[in-house]
This record gives sequence, C-alpha cells and structure tokens, in this order.
Amino acid sequence: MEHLDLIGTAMGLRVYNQVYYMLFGFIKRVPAVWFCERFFRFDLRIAKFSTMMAVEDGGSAKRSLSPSLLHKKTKKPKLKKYKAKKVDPTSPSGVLQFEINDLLAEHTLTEDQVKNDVSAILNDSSREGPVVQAYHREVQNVEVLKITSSGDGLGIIDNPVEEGKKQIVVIPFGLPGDIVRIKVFKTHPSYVESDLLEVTTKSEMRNDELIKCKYFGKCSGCQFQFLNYDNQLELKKKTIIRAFKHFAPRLVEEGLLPDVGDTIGSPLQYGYRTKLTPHFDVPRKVKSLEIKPPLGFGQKGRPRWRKDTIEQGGHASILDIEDCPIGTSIVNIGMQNERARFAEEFSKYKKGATILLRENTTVVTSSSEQQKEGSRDSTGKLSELKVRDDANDKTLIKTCVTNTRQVVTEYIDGYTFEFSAGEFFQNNNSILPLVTKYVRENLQIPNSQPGQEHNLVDAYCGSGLFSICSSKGVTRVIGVEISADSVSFAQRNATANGVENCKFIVGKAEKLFESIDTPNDRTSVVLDPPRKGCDELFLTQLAEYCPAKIVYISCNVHSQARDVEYFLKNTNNGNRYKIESIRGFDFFPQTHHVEGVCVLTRI
Ligand SMILES: C[S@@+](CC[C@H](N)C(=O)[O-])C[C@H]1O[C@@H](n2cnc3c(N)ncnc32)[C@H](O)[C@@H]1O
Repeated sequence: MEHLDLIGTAMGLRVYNQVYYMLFGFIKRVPAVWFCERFFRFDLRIAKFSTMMAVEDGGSAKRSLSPSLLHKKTKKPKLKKYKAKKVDPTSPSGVLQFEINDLLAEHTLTEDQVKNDVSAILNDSSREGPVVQAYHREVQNVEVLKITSSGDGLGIIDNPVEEGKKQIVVIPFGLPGDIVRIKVFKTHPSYVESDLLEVTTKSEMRNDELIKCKYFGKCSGCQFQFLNYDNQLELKKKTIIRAFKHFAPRLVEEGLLPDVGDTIGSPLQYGYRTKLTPHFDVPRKVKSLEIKPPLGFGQKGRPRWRKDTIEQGGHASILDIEDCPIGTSIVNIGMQNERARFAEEFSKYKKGATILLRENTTVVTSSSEQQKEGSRDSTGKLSELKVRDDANDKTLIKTCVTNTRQVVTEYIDGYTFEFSAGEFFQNNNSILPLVTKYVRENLQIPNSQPGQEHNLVDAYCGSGLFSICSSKGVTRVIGVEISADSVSFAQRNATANGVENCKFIVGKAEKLFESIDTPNDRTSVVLDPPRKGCDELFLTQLAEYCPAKIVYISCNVHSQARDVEYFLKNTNNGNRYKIESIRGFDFFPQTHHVEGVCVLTRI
C-alpha cells in the first residue's frame, strides 16, 4: 500500500509537471498551482514544493522528491477549511451580501461566477505565497458601480486566477461613477476588500474641496466628507429604501409601504458629536512602552490613498488623531488634554485602552454649583466653554467628562437630563429637539377630542429622553428599560424637570405588558431598541396589546425593516396597522449612519 501511494504521488507529480510546462511554462506559476490543485486535487503544499523545484532546476517530478520522501510514508498534510462565520443578516456584513446580490442580478451574474477560492488562499504556503499574491494585487481602471449602506463603493473586476470568472470588490471611499486604481488585500467567498489608491476619473458627486479632516480617507469614522450635504441625505434615504426592500419584501410586494420621506438634516454638520472614544493599543509581550503608540480611531482597510506620514495619522491600525472635526469643541479640547496626559504617562500602560470624552452641559443659574470634575489642561485647570442658548435665554457651561461613572448632564428642549457617562445617550444634541418634536407629534392619536385621556409607553426608554420630552399634555407615561442605572436616572430626570406623570420599570421591554393597565385605544407606544432591534416575543405582545399608535425609532434601519414586517405580517393584530410614514434623521453627518423613524397607525 505504502509503495502504491508513493507511485501514485510520484506519477501525479509528473503529470502535474508536464501539464504545468505545457500550459503555463511561459507564465507565472500561480495559475498552475491553482489549476492542479483544483483539477487533480493535489495537496497544494506538495504541488508548490514541486513547482518551485521544477522552476528552479527544470527537473522531473521524481527528482523533485527527496529520497527520504520516496521511502517513508508521507503524511498527507491536512488542508485548512474555510469556516464561514454566522452573521446576523441585519449586521453590516449581512447587509453587504444583499447588496452584492442586487449587483449580481443587475449584471446577470450568478453567485458561482464571482465565488473566490478562499481555501486556496488559506492553504497557500505563506502570507506572500503565489496564490495570495495573485489575489491580492493592484487593479487599474475599476469603475465604481454602486455605493453600499456602509458607505463603500462596489465594483466588478476579473478573477485573477480563474479565467472567465469575476470578483465583486468593495472599494472604500469609492463613489458611483469614479474610475479608480485599487489594491485588493483581503478575500472573502463572495467578495474581496480593497484599498483605494487613486481616483483617476471622478464621480460627479465627488468634491474633495469639501473635505475638512486631513485623516479623511484613512479614518474609519467618516465616509462622506467629499459629498455635499444634500447628496448625503439622499444616499441615506436610499439606504432606507433598500433596507425595506431587503428586510421587508412582503410589505414592498403588497404595496404596504409609503414612499420613504426626505431625510431630516442635522442643524450642525460638523462639531456635533458629544461623545468620542479614542483608543490605543499596547502590543502583546511588550513589558513597557518606549515609544508613544498612536491614540485615535481605527484605520479603514490598509489605505495608502492619502499621504502615509505620521502627520496623516501614520499607518498603524489605529490612526494618531489630535482633532476630530465632527466632535464638539469641548470634546476636542478634552481630546487635547487627554493626549497631552497620555504623552506623559503612556509608559505606565500594560494594556490598550479607550478614553471616554463626553460633553457635559450645565445651565447657569444663580444657585448652580461650579463644575468640579472633567478633563483638565496641563496646568490642572478644568477646561470649560461658555455658550449662549438664545432660544431659551440661558447660559450654558460645557465641560468634558472622562470618567465612565461620572454623572453627565445634557440640556435638550428646555429639559435637563442626567445619566452615567458610560451609559447610552444620543450623541448629537443639535438634532434632538427636531427628533423629539417629530416623535411627540406622531404619537398623537387620530381623531382625539380635547381633554381625552392619552397614555404613552416608552419601550427601551434609557434615561427618559422621549418619555420626558413627550410628557406634556399626556395623562400617563410608562417607560421600560433593561439598565437599572438608566431607570434610576429616568426617574430622577422626571422629578428634576417637574414631570409627575412618568413611571419607569426595570426589565426587558416585554415586561411592560405585565404591568400595563392603560386602555390600548388611548395609548401610544414609542420604541427605540438597540441595533439588533426588537425580539419577536416583544413584537407579538405589542401586537396583542394593540396600541392606537406606534413610533419606532432605530439606529439600524435593517433590523427596523425586519421588525416592521414581522409585526405587520406575522402577528395576530398586525393587519390592523398601516405604515403612515418612514423617514431618516441624520444623527451622524459625514458618516453613512442613518436613524430611521417609522410611524404605524392602527386602522
Ligand atoms: C438606542 S437606546 C435608546 C434609549 C433612549 N430611548 C434614548 O433615546 O436615550 C436603547 C436602550 O435600550 C436598552 N435595552 C437594550 N435591550 C433592552 C431590552 N431587551 N429591554 C429593554 N431595554 C433594553 C438599552 O439599555 C438602551 O438604553
């Protein structure tokens, strides 16, 4: 048996070598390795060993095997298998797959025609082996055909090793209409990732003069700085349309969706973000750091598109960033303070960490206490900014909180909100008055008479933002929230703002239905779940309760579309509702993110 195995291997290798010289002797050896692995099912490592020997000495297959190999039983090395990770379809990589499928359909390509041989890459001899080199190459003249919901471009390129086949390529910072030069650096079964090296022909939408940040094109934070704001809002509207097409197909087919409304813009398009979390890494096995590591935000891909110097953030996986133009002024002052401190103290760190920078706003009153905690400059003085709120005739003091356990105050719509710096709170306070007004107006029950009872349920209520901002003119408000800390702040916020009709419960959203005693005909529900959306149990119980009005707010329009379809089509009372409106609010200008607001009315 042992003898036969060896003859088989040797014969196989000879066949391989002959085929190789006949077909590929005049070109690189890469296609040969792939070809033989694919059709003769050779172990790639043996084939490659043989190829290298053959290329080097032109010898036969038998000579390419050492005598010891011929006489010992060779243990067949195990091929590594690619294991696909399970992804939530509404997560960014799940959504990308839907968007790739759309592109395939538009170009009449099948999934097989763009499938990459990831196991060939996995089993290549090294990170720079021939298969890897063939796949991870530079490609010129690539047309960007589409933009995804994550703000990346999509294109179609030739498969470098399998003739006639194509590849779908994700091109960061690519806009439809751009012609670009890219470097492919990572391969997935159905697409490859690339870096944008050069834009040779510009899309009509591209205007580089609008870019405000020197790290744009490298930092993973913003995708849209080169787009005018109307274009950004339009792209976000299209993201919502696609989300419902992919995750609520039955609603689309049955014509149950209204036209998606125009996205409501943020009053501030820069300087709006009240929370930033720069971070740094400490390499493993390093006992003490001698050189200050970059402190900033993650790098997108492995880009060399913009300059690659330390002034442009360097080329590590974290970019060294000293100022972020989408952050508020006080948050950027905090960033300078904390960077200066880090420059002095970095050698003390044994592990990487994230630094919290959270804006804190206090209204100045005759009795207000002076702020004591927050980010300080190098002299130890607390950094503060004084701001006028003319609309409400108030003076506000802004400081920057860095301790996750510190209490932060926000000032919205004339109400003050306190919460722990480490807990959830919306990050763009400039748009919040528009959002809370929209929610309040859409929670109204149609055909209500003046003085009639109106109750409100705030599921996933956090520290009470929507409950408190919608509490005027409402009979009772019940909020439910899983974080006990947030619930205690919600209660405290209601009291501090003189709001007496709110009650908050700690628990999963569905716990609400154990204690709800308001008549469903006179109750509206506002939902604002985390990115993963609501669970089916909650949606089923919500449908059983059957409130008069529902306003569903979401930072993930894909899980929102899925939930809305589930609610309307899979629950007992779902068919009693109609979707009155869907639109986005732009909580995060310059980025691809969009917040969806969907209003359902019982009919
Ligand atoms: C997107 S935030 C919205 C908070 C609030 N509406 C606001 O705008 O400040 C989602 C909230 O849901 C809470 N949460 C997560 N899972 C939950 C669950 N199963 N039941 C209730 N609350 C939950 C989180 O703690 C978080 O406060």
